[in-house]
Amino acid sequence: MNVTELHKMKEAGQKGLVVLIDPDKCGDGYLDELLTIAAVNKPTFFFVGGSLMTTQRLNETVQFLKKNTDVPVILFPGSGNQIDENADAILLLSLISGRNPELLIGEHVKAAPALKASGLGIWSTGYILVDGGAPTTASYISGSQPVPRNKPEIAAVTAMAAEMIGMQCIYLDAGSGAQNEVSPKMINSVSKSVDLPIIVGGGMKTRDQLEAAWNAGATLVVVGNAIEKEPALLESLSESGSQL
Ligand SMILES: CC(C)=CCC/C(C)=C/CC/C(C)=C/CC/C(C)=C/COP(=O)(O)OP(=O)(O)O
Ligand SMILES: O=P(O)(O)OC[C@@H](O)CO
Ligand SMILES: [Mg+2]
Repeated sequence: MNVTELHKMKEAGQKGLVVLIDPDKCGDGYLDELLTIAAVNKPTFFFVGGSLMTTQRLNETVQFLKKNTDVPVILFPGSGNQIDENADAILLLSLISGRNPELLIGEHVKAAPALKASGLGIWSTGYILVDGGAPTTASYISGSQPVPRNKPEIAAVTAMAAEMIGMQCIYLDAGSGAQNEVSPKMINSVSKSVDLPIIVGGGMKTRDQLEAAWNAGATLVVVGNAIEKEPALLESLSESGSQL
C-alpha cells in the first residue's frame, strides 16, 4: 500500500484510528479477541511492531492478521530487522528528534536491499519522540532525548526540516504507555507548519483524546497499550466508525 493512500486521507480531511499490535504481547488468544471486536469496529490500519522485540513473533503475527482481517497491516519497526514482506507497508522511521546517525540513516542503509526486495509500500516517516512524562522504552533504547512537551515550536521546525528533506509523513509519539499524550497545541503547531499527514500516538485512552488530536490536525491516532489491556475499549474509541 502506497503512502499516497495516507496523503489522500489527509486531503479529504478523513481521520483514522490505528491499533498498534506488539507481537511480544499477543499471547492467550489476544488477537482472536481483538479481531472479533475489530470485525465490527474496524480500525483504519493495524500497526505492528515494538521498540524492543524480545520474541520472534513478528512473522506469525503478520501472517495471522493477513489471514483473518482485511484491515491493512503496516509495520512500525523498532529496528531494521523488523521487516515482513507479507505486510502491506512499512513506516520507514527516521528518528529526527534524536541525533543518532544509526537511527537517522544507518539502519536504513543496512535494510535497503531487503526493503527494496520486499515490495512493501514505503512510508518515509519523520519520527519525533515527545516527552510523555516518564522515560519510555523508545527513548531509552534509542538513547535520545524527547522533545519537551511544552515546546511545540521545536516539534514544528523539526517537522519542517523533514518535509523539506522529502519525508512523507510525521509521527509525533509520546511513547508507549505515556502518562501525558502529545498536546493538541503541539499537534496544531506541527499541522500549521507542514502539509504532511500527521500520525500521533502514546498514552491515548479515551475518545475525547482522539478527537482532540484529530481536531488539532492529526490524520491518524494510534492506540496500543490501552487496547492491549482492554480490547473492548476499541468499541468506545471507534464509535462504530461513525467519524472514520
Ligand atoms: C530501517 C528500518 C526498517 C527501520 C528503522 C528503525 C528505526 C530507525 C526506529 C527508530 C527508533 C525506535 C526505537 C522506534 C520505536 C518505534 C516503535 C515500534 C514504537 C512502539 O513500540 P512500543 O510500544 O514503544 O514498544 P515497547 O512495547 O517495546 O515499549
Ligand atoms: O501504547 P500507546 O501508549 O498507546 O502508544 C502507542 C504508540 O504511539 C507508541 O509508540
Ligand atoms: Mg508496546
